[in-house]
Amino acid sequence: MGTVVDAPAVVAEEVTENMLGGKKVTAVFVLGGPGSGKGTQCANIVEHFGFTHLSAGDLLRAEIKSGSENGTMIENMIKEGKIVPSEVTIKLLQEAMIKNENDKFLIDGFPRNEENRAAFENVTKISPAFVLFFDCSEKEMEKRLLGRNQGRVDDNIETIKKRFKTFVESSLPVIEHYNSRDKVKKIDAAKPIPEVFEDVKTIFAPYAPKHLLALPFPSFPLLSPLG
Ligand SMILES: Nc1ncnc2c1ncn2[C@@H]1O[C@H](COP(=O)(O)OP(=O)(O)O)[C@@H](O)[C@H]1O
Ligand SMILES: Nc1ccn([C@@H]2O[C@H](COP(=O)(O)OP(=O)(O)O)[C@@H](O)[C@H]2O)c(=O)n1
Ligand SMILES: [Mg+2]
Repeated sequence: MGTVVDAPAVVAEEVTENMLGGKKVTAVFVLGGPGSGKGTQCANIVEHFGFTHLSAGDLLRAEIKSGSENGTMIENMIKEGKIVPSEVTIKLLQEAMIKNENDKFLIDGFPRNEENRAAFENVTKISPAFVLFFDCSEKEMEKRLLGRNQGRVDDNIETIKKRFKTFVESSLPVIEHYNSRDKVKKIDAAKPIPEVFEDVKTIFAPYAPKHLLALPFPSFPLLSPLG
């Protein structure tokens, strides 16, 4: 009996939550220390699972390049390994999600602190389907960042140390927040790229494009040795 009475409330929640610009979106937060491999694996997920990749760091770097009035502030924060105020980052993420026709997004490098997290929930009303957490030692991440060679102003040893400190002090508590709500899927990110992606694939299997899940009946003769 109870379920019948409760049903309308559940339906009402489903239609109001995670709605953005008229569409219902699936958002996965991709978190992990600097150099843990978030961007690398997001590219693989885009290719295999049809998500759109939105890197908060990339959006902030594009904002600097565009000559925005916030550019100097953002650049200084990035050089210091500090976290840009959420109103700036959320506006960029929200615009990107509305502009894009897709309804499945990987939000890479966000939320990076409690302020990011709470403001995103309040402003967008989107809660993540889950949080993908790339777990890697600082030693390995430092090696990767120093070898990244993308000409980034923050991939130098002095800024790297500051970014690690910010990660431990501000970002790990966000991961803990979601972990206590059973939303975190942790990956051993110290392994080679293809091995990490094997683990990622297992997690994303429920999001596999439908046409890859089952071949239509007429395809079977093509697979047969007699065909
Ligand atoms: N599993 C891995 N093993 C070794 N190197 C990796 C691995 N994943 C990524 N890298 C390399 O490490 C650097 C940082 O990776 P990136 O994806 O940019 O990390 P993040 O976005 O988390 O900072 C890049 O040069 C990338 O090619
Ligand atoms: N949510 C975010 C994400 C990035 N950033 C800034 O952008 C920098 C680079 O972020 P990134 O995600 O590109 O860095 P990686 O973790 O990929 O190395 C961070 O160190 C922050 O200074 C931010 O302020 N807020
Ligand atoms: Mg990155």
